[in-house]
Amino acid sequence: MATARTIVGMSGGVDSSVAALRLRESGEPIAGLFMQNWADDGSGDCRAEDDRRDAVAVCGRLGIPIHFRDFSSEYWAGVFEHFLAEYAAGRTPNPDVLCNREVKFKHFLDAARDLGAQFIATGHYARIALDDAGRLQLLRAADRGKDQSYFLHQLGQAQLAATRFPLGDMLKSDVRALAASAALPTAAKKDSTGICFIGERDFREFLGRYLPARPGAIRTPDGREIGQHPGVFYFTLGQREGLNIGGVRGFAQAPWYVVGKDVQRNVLYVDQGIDSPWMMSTVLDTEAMHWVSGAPPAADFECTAQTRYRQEAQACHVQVRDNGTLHVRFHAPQRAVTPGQSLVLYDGDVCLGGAVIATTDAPLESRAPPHPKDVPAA
Ligand SMILES: Nc1ncnc2c1ncn2[C@@H]1O[C@H](COP(=O)(O)OP(=O)(O)OP(=O)(O)O)[C@@H](O)[C@H]1O
Repeated sequence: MATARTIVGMSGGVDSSVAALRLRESGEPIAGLFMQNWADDGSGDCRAEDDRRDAVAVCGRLGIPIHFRDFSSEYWAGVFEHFLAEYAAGRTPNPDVLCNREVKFKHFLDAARDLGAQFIATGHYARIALDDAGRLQLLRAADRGKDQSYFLHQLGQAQLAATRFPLGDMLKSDVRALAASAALPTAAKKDSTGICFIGERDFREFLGRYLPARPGAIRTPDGREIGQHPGVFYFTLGQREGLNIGGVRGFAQAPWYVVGKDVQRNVLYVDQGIDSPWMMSTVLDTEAMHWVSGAPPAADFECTAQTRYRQEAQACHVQVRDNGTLHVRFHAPQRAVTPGQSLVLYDGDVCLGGAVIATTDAPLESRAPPHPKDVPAA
């Protein structure tokens, strides 16, 4: 059999199945590769075995070879340790961004090269194009509802040159239809959700296995204690679920939202109102920025940005500092911008790159929260 020119990352899902199908139809020699990145812990919620079986079945149906690699120690060292450290520091990391950079477009790419291939392909929804200066661009997918460029913003020129996204110009509905017409065993398989490779689990229980729970006070921004939390790192800015507070004397019967976390004092701050001013910010600063093109377009420019995956891109002004970090000012206040999450910049459909959000000017972020020790409980 001819050496595969492209190795397709086969996850056992419908997207990578159709990515392989499309490449196969073009007639080039391809092979699949299934990665195992999380050691099955016997808890029953790791679906890796089912996924592996499905990946094998799809490759069988397509008549292509499949390879296997275990990157679980690489995932642990390159993604999971950082994930835990971020949570322990009270931030909310995005492991999927790191997983793409550290595993899928690093170890998987290296493995494909070791197998003699020139390219890797995945079932991600994003596109790659060439700009006028001959640089590769990462573009949003044709299917805006599925666009995954946000998670891929850490890719650079070298990775893009070696990558193919066969689904970038397709709608998800057409992907499903194509899978069904080709009788792929994954045609009707449910889309995966949850954290990359860790999967769908009871998140609190899962995190609790690695970070000891430290219960503490839930307070209003002016310091009144209105409840107890099981551990601040279980909560994210803007979150409503899981607070277990309600019917607090002196307050309206309205939902409460997390508006701040003070890890040092082990306090979770909450307020009522989905757009509480306590969680609004207009300015943020980032850690070192990664540019897909390799360099910033200017030292100072206007563009749009997302501070979370499911969000309309927001107009902003970006200043690039000498040390490579960004200072970003949005045209309109933003809700629950969360340190640890990624800021991703766009120029129209072009993903310029991204950086981890370090700080914001949300009231509880930018100055020390009021010390509650002298405030009586409500
Ligand atoms: N275990 C794995 N082994 C090999 N490749 C993988 C694996 N997990 C994910 N990938 C690759 O990364 C792509 C995006 O992964 P993601 O977790 O976002 O899955 P998805 O969008 O649900 O796609 P799919 O339907 O193929 O599972 C997949 O389409 C696949 O090409």
